[in-house]
Amino acid sequence: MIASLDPPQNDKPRAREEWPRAALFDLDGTLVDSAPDLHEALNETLASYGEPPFTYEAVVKMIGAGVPKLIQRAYAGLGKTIDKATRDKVVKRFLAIYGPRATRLTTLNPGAAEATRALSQAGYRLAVVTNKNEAETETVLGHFGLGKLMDAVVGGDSGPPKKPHPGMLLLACERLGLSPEDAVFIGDGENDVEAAKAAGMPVIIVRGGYGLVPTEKLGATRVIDRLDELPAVLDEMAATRKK
Ligand SMILES: O=C(O)COP(=O)(O)O
Ligand SMILES: [Mg+2]
Repeated sequence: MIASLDPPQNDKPRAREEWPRAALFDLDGTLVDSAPDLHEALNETLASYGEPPFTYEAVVKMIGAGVPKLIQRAYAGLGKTIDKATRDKVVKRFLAIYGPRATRLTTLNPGAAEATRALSQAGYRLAVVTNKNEAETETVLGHFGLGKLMDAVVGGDSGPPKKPHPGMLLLACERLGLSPEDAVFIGDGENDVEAAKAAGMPVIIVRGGYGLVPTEKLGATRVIDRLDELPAVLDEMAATRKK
């Protein structure tokens, strides 16, 4: 009782000791709806090479594996194969177009601010693990005020191979000083499910994200409709695990 009279030392909540200690988040299609900016930047890039545009719906299915794959998929959609040197050149142009405008049409997904704030307050360590490059990831997180809540940010160019490889999730855990068994991953696509399974952590999928595979077919541990369901769903998962 006496301890509760002590003033708090700072406003950072005490880290959770019990499972799960960390919530790792995918970015595109999970925390943010970035497809409108990715769509416009892709079409602008293609137009600069004299190529025709894609519809929004077509581009949504191409997102989730990082920019080089986005470019490769776009050219495949045009019926063209490109060599690595050409792809690298197009990736560079895409990033020059997308970078400065990464938050023009992008919005926070419903419940993202509430869920991340609630989990941070409850002592969860939070991280973002995205196939997007670190620079653009920091821009987007900063714009929506999420950067300050994150204890680690791992992007597609941070070192390890991109998801579905588990390396980026493992690096995030290492940076948090935790083991993969302490964490849960929250994402939207097939690469997220595969990476989490390979890293040995449960994966929650938020409906309405990007990619080709329908949500129910992904093989996720849990599926939710909105991110603000997360605190309750994590409590439930923790209680089931104890049994
Ligand atoms: O850049 C992408 O294609 C998607 O990135 P994500 O890993 O945040 O979904
Ligand atoms: Mg995603």
